[in-house]
Amino acid sequence: MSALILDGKTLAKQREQMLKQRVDKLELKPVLATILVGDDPASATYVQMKVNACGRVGMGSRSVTLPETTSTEELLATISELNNDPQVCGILLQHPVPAQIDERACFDAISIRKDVDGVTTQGFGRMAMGEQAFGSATPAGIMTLLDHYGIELAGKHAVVVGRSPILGKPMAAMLLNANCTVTVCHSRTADLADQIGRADIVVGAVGKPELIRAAWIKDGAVVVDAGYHPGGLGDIEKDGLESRVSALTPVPGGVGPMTINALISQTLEAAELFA
Ligand SMILES: Nc1nc(=O)c2c([nH]1)NC[C@@H]1CN(c3ccc(C(=O)N[C@@H](CCC(=O)O)C(=O)O)cc3)C=[N+]21
Repeated sequence: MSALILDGKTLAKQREQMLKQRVDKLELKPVLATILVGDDPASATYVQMKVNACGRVGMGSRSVTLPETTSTEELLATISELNNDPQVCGILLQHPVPAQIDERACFDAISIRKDVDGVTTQGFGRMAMGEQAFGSATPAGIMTLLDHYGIELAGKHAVVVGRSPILGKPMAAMLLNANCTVTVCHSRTADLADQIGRADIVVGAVGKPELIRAAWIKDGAVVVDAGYHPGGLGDIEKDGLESRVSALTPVPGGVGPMTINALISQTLEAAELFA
């Protein structure tokens, strides 16, 4: 057996074609506002990738860059301006922000209608309850990828490793809503190897290079890796997996491009729904 490769890079490209056609039908072009606080080069690269994706589908973007020393109040003021700007239909606040800032307060200041990255408490709650909401971009992109490849979810045991507010927690809720039996593991899980061994679907969302060992994963499982570390490593060790699992996401070229695609899809949806 050779695993089905869940090719997020190609799917994101295909979906951009469709998005572009929808954007072309709108009178006003949707604008995504991006906020980058500080000068972490990796964060700057990710934000630039999001801006570039907007350009490829014909959407506009507004890049706000704030200094490393920005206070919570200053960031809240920026968010408030963007909330009140009728040209802006989506707001992305790049995570993480510097330690002196109350990130949760800033995420929650984003208008629910403009929360196209799915980071607000209200958006999370609505998504978890199955109400209309924009999902957190990375798990939303993963769900689109699994759906595109026809991966069956109902009744499957999914093990999510990681419980962060914008990745592990919303991932677990989305898989639960898709009728998976969901186990959430994290840094304090005592028997991680045993938990992983019971998974039909494994999602690596811990942000630790190859924390999840290939040998723990059972034959035929579906392997989704949201990690991306220096040297091209994911959260999941891939040694020998391709010949014995049923499907896996490559790193890079799997989850990352789908994250960006979810963000721009939801920005367009916000424009169609609320503009
Ligand atoms: N509010 C917020 N929302 C986010 O969605 C968010 C965030 N903050 N902070 C940081 C993480 C990281 N992230 C990535 C998106 C795309 C790639 C991506 O496309 N990566 C390419 C490789 C890129 C390369 O070559 O460096 C790939 O996996 O194929 C990676 C990482 C979004 N994040």
